[in-house]
Amino acid sequence: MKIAIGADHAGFAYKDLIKKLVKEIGNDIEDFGTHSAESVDYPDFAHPVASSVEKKESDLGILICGSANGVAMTANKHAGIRAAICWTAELAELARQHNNANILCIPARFISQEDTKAIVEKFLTTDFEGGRHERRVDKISC
Ligand SMILES: O=C(CO)[C@H](O)[C@H](O)[C@H](O)COP(=O)(O)O
Repeated sequence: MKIAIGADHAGFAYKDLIKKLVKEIGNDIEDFGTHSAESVDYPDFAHPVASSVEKKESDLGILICGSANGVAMTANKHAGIRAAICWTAELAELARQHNNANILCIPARFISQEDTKAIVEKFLTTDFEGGRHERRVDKISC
């Protein structure tokens, strides 16, 4: 798969470790920045990631900021985007299985690097279950 990734300054420290894991799992990645710890505005990085997934130029997206709220609010403004804030691997699994989430939002200031890796791996390796969940997901955008 091709994964789009983006972070603000609060998520920058986790972006490289996530990129390394994403490649280890066998995916391609496009990094939309930011590329330093200098203070920036999260919408400037969340919108390009959401657009890439929305246009199907990327299969899934990963966004990282301090609480994940800002990047999730931004990404979910895009039609067809289902961005989920996940702070445990189980939440990431359910976001894929039940909600067909296509963007994972990581709260970097509130979880460890180890938890982050487990969350990302679960998100990228779990499929949507469809069935009753597909009926519900279809209603999100109506
Ligand atoms: O949108 C956010 C808050 O919910 C993100 O967590 C940002 O990373 C955060 O607002 C950045 O805060 P800072 O004080 O400017 O570093």
